[in-house]
Amino acid sequence: MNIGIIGSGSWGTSISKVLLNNGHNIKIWTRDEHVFNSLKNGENPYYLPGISIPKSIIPTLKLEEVISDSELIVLAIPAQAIRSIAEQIKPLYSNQIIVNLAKGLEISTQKRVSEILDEVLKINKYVVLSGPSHAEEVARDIPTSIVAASNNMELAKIVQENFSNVSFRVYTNNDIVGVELGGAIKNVIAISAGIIDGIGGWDNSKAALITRGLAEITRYGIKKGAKKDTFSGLAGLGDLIVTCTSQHSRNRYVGEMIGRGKKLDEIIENMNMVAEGVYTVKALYEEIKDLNIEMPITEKTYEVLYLNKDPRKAIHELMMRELKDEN
Ligand SMILES: NC(=O)C1=CN([C@@H]2O[C@H](COP(=O)(O)OP(=O)(O)OC[C@H]3O[C@@H](n4cnc5c(N)ncnc54)[C@H](OP(=O)(O)O)[C@@H]3O)[C@@H](O)[C@H]2O)C=CC1
Ligand SMILES: O=C(CO)COP(=O)(O)O
Repeated sequence: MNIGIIGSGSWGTSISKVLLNNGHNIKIWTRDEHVFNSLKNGENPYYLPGISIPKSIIPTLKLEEVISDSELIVLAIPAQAIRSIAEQIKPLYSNQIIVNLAKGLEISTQKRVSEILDEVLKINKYVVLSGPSHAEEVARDIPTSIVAASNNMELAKIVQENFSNVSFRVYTNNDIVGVELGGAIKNVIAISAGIIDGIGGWDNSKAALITRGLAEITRYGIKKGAKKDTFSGLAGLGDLIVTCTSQHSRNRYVGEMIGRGKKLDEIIENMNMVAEGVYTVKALYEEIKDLNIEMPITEKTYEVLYLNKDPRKAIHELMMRELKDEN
């Protein structure tokens, strides 16, 4: 297939390698001339240091080139950039399959990526690819399993067949809502898990956070129409585990730095990659109050990041909530 990748950060670059290895023709769009020149030289040191990028992956600075030449378009940009990219590709878009890699909710609308694309592009060929898949490991062909979810199982199967290989195994799923929400909200829980790492590296506390984090992701998801089972799969529990525990996780890192006493602005300023949970937690905070959904870890994470709450006080408050049944 001719495949166009929009976004040349760590995940866009890494998935380009997977797809090239699978025999596809790949063009990758970047808006940055330095990244463009690096890719031409067979590397992307800013986003994927130490990895060689085959020169047959063709970089371009022209968005129209990746759209007009492609049978399938991959979106590998942050969730907050989806609406503006969708507006830009609208005049060029001719109903190709769109595969979204972004994991986040739009701050101003609380919308998932598929809802934004539906609004802007009236898209009917949408697949979301999500699951435990750090770019740094995928780029090194480390065995990875992931989920392709769509309302149209034919499309999910096209993605499954074209993206899978011996080290990249794709399962299909028909629950877009669950897969998108699992990927978006685990980033918030990973920040809180990182906070625990930064404060003391406490195993008991982190295991509890992951478990109760999954409970609140599931609670929110079900209220939004997701299937409960999705959250015990790769896009739910699987991604939550990897993001809360990995040395590669950007979201866990933000939490760890907060736990060590650094300020959010300072942390973000010094990071070159996106930590989606920093934004998704904003989208969720107001909404969960309005919808009356119990998400205490999400609330406390917001309060620590944006209301200056001492992380130790937040942990104390979580521990001192009214005692209740686990289910
Ligand atoms: N990295 C990973 O391991 C994984 C990431 N994801 C998800 O994939 C998405 C992308 O992540 P990742 O590749 O890590 O992010 P990076 O921060 O590594 O790269 C982001 C890319 O998006 C571009 N970009 C940022 N803002 C805009 C904008 N407003 N308009 C157009 N392009 C923009 C950047 O361009 P520029 O360089 O010019 O700023 C860069 O090419 C996120 O939602 C993330 O959660 C999912 C699974 C794994
Ligand atoms: O989604 C991811 C892994 O599946 C990436 O997580 P981070 O953004 O926290 O690195």
